[in-house]
Amino acid sequence: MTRNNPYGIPNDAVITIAGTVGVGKSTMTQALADKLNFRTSFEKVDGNPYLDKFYYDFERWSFHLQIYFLAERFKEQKRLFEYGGGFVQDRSIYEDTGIFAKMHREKGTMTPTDHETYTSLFESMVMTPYFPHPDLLIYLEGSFDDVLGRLKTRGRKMEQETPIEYWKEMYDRYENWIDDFNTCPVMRVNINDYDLFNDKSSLDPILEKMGDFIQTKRDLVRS
Ligand SMILES: Nc1ncnc2c1ncn2[C@@H]1O[C@H](COP(=O)(O)OP(=O)(O)O)[C@@H](O)[C@H]1O
Ligand SMILES: Nc1ncnc2c1ncn2[C@H]1C[C@H](O)[C@@H](COP(=O)(O)O)O1
Repeated sequence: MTRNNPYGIPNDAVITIAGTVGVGKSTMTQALADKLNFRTSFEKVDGNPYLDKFYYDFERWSFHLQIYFLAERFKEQKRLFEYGGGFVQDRSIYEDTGIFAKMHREKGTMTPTDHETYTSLFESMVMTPYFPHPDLLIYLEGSFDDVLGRLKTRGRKMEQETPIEYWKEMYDRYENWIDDFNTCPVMRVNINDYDLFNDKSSLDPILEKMGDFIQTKRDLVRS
């Protein structure tokens, strides 16, 4: 497999960045793609027809939003496949069901019927041998206070106006979810271990570790 980077990361790799809202996924996605000369796949926030409405009425819009995100992520998956990889993806498809849909179902802001419909669609589309999983999921983690600080700095109005309990619930769910996640290899990165704004070279040790992770996994598959 050819490599066009000094980190041993194959140029057809697909790397997905996971973590709670505001932790720094989009910023990391862009920084890694710049370093690796990879394409990016961002989730649709601007122009999302449901997101804003959802934050002001979870019950009314949670199902619509999940279906919308599922369709968008599936379209992106197709694009990744058509290009033959070489992508960094902002948020994994697994978080939609493992965090968001589950949380709204359990909090009563998505009906059991809607959740069942969504889950069966998700499973028939994603959890099949025909759906390629990423080579590596990078899980960004940090303290709740740091994440909240970043959410505030970013300043999306609907997120600012959402009660802090929502973000805490999500933060705790993420911590539990990642401990059990095993659909693809996971590498945890603490947000205090790099500084994208003042020292881009702080990404280098992370990139080297990513290369080792991906190589080890591919060697295992080959043997
Ligand atoms: N490494 C970093 N150091 C300091 N601030 C960061 C860093 N990464 C992201 N941020 C800031 O945190 C906020 C949320 O980042 P973002 O990448 O949009 O998070 P996410 O995509 O996980 O929601 C933004 O204001 C961004 O500029
Ligand atoms: N599946 C989802 N359900 C509800 N809300 C979601 C889902 N995926 C993303 N979101 C929200 C959370 C944020 O407000 C924006 C963008 O996420 P971010 O973590 O900032 O990239 O969409």
